[in-house]
Amino acid sequence: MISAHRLTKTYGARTAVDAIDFTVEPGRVTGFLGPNGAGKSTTMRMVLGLDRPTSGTVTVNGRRYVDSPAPLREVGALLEARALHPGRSARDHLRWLAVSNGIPSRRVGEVLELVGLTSVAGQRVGRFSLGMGQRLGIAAALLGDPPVVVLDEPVNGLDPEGIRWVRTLARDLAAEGRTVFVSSHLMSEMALTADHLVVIGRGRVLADCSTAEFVAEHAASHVRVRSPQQDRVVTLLRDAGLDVAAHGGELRVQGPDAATVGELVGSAGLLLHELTLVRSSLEDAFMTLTADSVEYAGASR
Ligand SMILES: Nc1ncnc2c1ncn2[C@@H]1O[C@H](COP(=O)(O)OP(=O)(O)OP(=O)(O)O)[C@@H](O)[C@H]1O
Repeated sequence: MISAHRLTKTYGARTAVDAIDFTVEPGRVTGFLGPNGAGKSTTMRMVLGLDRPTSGTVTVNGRRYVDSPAPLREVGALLEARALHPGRSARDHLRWLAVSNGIPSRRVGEVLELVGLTSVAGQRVGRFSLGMGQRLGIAAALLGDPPVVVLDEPVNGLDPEGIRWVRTLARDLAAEGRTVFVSSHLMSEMALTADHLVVIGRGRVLADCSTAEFVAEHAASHVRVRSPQQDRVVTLLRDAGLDVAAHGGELRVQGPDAATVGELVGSAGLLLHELTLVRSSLEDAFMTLTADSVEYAGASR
């Protein structure tokens, strides 16, 4: 489990992470979401002891990462901009990591297999594509068979097959009982991967809830109705106390589910040509939630 308590990081006058509290529980994937510059990488670096908190604490399984006697066996991490020796092969890179962390070298073959790099294990990593580099980073993260896995933007630069692979891997690791903490700026991707979400903007926690709760609360919905007797339907629904707006040939009814609207219209003997529950996309919900905390917003908004 990862536990942050009033975790804060300032760089000069800029507060990158502002007294945040959150926990990342084992057995589920926790998505760490926020727009660019929200403080995700800074937070993850503090989890891993690569940055010192200005104040507050963050612990992994009850102690600071730097106090762990065998960090790679405790926490596996994929960070952005991973420094690799370009002339080294993937296998040698992992062997070097294993040896320097007291991990048996047979584990190298296992993780290469796990991430699908066995056939290119002898190639120099300097020639790896972005996706292969990400897979190698994930192999390194899993080398110590750690109970806690931290992945910073693991799907960046991956093709759809690679994205699906990371999603399945994260879910499998969580199903094995591990603590899995994955950052992303893509709401729709996280909705498919994460069981729980911690959303941050400008260094503050904006939401900390299950993905299902987030969807129910933030992805607004309405019922789209088309009828050749539109005016009568509008009157009927308004008389029933519903919020109805006409948009050209369609009606948007806020609030109720499609069944409620259908039953009202049907019991009045009116005709329906369409009755659809429309959810606004999660990406829209995320943009709305974080709108005030986007650091570099496009001028066209
Ligand atoms: N070493 C540093 N010195 C000064 N400012 C920094 C440093 N590292 C991060 N920041 C600032 O802290 C804020 C949070 O950055 P961080 O990289 O943690 O965000 P992020 O959510 O990971 O964003 P991204 O998705 O763009 O990586 C930003 O405003 C960034 O400019």
